[in-house]
Amino acid sequence: MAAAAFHQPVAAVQSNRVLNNSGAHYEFRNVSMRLNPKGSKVNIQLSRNGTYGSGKRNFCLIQASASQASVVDPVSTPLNNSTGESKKKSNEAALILVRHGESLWNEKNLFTGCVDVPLTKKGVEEAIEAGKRISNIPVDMIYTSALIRAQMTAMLAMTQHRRRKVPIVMHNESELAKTWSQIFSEETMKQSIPVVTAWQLNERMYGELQGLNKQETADRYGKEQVHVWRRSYDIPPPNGESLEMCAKRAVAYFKDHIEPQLQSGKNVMIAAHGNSLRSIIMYLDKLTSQEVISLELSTGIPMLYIFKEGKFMRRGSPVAPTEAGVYAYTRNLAQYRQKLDEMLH
Ligand SMILES: O=C(O)[C@H](O)COP(=O)(O)O
Repeated sequence: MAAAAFHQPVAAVQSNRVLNNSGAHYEFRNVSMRLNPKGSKVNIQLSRNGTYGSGKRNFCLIQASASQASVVDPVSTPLNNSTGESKKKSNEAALILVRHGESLWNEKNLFTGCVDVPLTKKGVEEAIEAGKRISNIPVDMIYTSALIRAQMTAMLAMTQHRRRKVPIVMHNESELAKTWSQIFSEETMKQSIPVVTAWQLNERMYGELQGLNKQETADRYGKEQVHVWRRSYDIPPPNGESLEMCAKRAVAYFKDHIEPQLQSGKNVMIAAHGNSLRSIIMYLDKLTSQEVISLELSTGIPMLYIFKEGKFMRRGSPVAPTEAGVYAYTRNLAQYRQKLDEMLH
């Protein structure tokens, strides 16, 4: 059933067709978005290069490439005026979520939380790869956490974007910072993408586990205990934040600051963290506190939502929120899950 929708590889896949294929998990690799000349509709173009799996755990791998699909370059559509700015009248907006690429402490298997650690070389590559996958989707606003690994990911991803707009970090921490970072050219402003950094999108604070090795912690306190700290919804690690606590600030920020941008038709990218994004996805997909436990996010894999008429519609994620599973199924994630399983059993 899921495969049926993707048997039309080049045609625009209508949102409800994708969503109606219950039971399917799928990952989007590259999606192109085009506003039609009247600016009233967004077409998402996907093409399929393979499906596998059966029964409840049916995965579709979707890959669109310039050679396969009629990928529309938004830069060259008639919509665009001389400044490259799209005149979008549609009330639809795209929301891209991406977990930062691998950090130096992910590599060392250390609890990181709010410690501000940069990306590894692999993380840099993952961020660039993420950028390639979303390079055709116009981005109007970027939100990142206050942490460098999310900011690096957003910036590196944008180096791949076809529009070549310049992401510019907003400095609103003081009046002076605001004044000193002003831009005095309207034209230059149009070629820029504001990047808003917010601590509320930070990774959940891991308390006294920060800096500890995950394996050594499991050996010391027991696998079950560590699993509770890492994946329960409302039990915090010692002096840290539970997912519930993290969700409180991340989702409030999303509702207060990001949703209004989407409502006004702006396409938004959020580069953040495993747990701040899990809590935002929990809100978007109305997952229960039980369902969110089995949600794992891979590093550097963008996920796409369409915001339309006040509702969020998933793209490149499981169709049914009741399905336990992953939103971005990759080899990396499979390895990660395997390690986790080995650690816990
Ligand atoms: O903070 C960390 O250590 C990781 O980014 C997320 O860790 P987790 O998989 O234990 O939630």
